[in-house]
Amino acid sequence: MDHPYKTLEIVRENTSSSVFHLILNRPSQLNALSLDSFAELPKALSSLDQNPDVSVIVLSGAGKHFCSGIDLASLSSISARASSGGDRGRSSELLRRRIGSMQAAITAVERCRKPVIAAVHGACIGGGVDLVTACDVRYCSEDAFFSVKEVDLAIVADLGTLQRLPRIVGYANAMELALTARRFSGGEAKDLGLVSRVFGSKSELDKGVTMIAEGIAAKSPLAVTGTKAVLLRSREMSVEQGLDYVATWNSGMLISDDLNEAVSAQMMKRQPRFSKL
Ligand SMILES: CC/C=C\C=C\CC(=O)SCCNC(=O)CCNC(=O)[C@H](O)C(C)(C)COP(=O)(O)OP(=O)(O)OC[C@H]1O[C@@H](n2cnc3c(N)ncnc32)[C@H](O)[C@@H]1OP(=O)(O)O
Repeated sequence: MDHPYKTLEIVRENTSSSVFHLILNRPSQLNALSLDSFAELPKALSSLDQNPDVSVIVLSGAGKHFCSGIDLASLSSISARASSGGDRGRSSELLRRRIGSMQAAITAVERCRKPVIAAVHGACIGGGVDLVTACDVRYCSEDAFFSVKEVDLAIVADLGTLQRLPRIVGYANAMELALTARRFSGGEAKDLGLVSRVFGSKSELDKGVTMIAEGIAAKSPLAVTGTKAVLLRSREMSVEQGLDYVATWNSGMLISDDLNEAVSAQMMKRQPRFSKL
């Protein structure tokens, strides 16, 4: 099989499964996010989104750690290019566009209609936190540790952590983590609500998350993608606006083959079978 990506690998759980693994695959750089990673992430997510065989995506990292943040060499090259002389306004505008496209690479996780579940082991630092906070659900193993590291590199985190983390762990916790850049454990991440569950080891994490993903993959794809879309959109809405939005959504998509199939399966005490999306 072709491997179209330099920094990522896509692996199907098995030939009859609709769970696909998107793996950060630069283990000798601890899956640091390079310029190639930022270019490849949206392409990979878009291809998974458009592939009808895919229902759920599990995001993980190859090797010792999930992700050591932005590749420090890429960071230096970005900052060198931005300060390499010429017109300051134009350099700044170029840097703004570069940051915008890196932000879009992370936001591609949210833009993917299918649920993306993060399975974190080892380090999840800086850009790694940007990435997992854009995921729909997060799990980790006991050896996992996290750090919103940017202030230590004299950076205001700019790829989504400052916007998404407060919505997950609350404003005060996000502020404390981002200002101190301190490491926190998987256990603390669970207490904060950043991860839903801590597994005893990386192999238990892989097994457990795959089982959860298979469970979601067995449900109505219309209901699953609709739930992701409505929850994400509701973040920016009042309860009243959110209710209005979901009423419109369901008026378009509630009456489906999936509804009939789910109701018959429930009544006949059998597993439902849904067609692909
Ligand atoms: C426009 C700006 C946009 C985005 C900005 C994002 C900001 C961030 O992401 S801030 C966070 C940046 N990352 C870091 O500061 C992490 C640095 N790394 C570490 O702290 C540690 O490596 C570790 C992740 C805690 C793991 O420690 P350990 O298991 O002991 O491994 P090491 O021996 O330290 O590292 C092995 C090997 O990997 C290289 N490496 C580690 N991190 C990076 C990285 N982020 N970029 C590039 N390379 C990295 C490290 O240098 C080692 O290389 P050798 O060649 O083997 O020495």
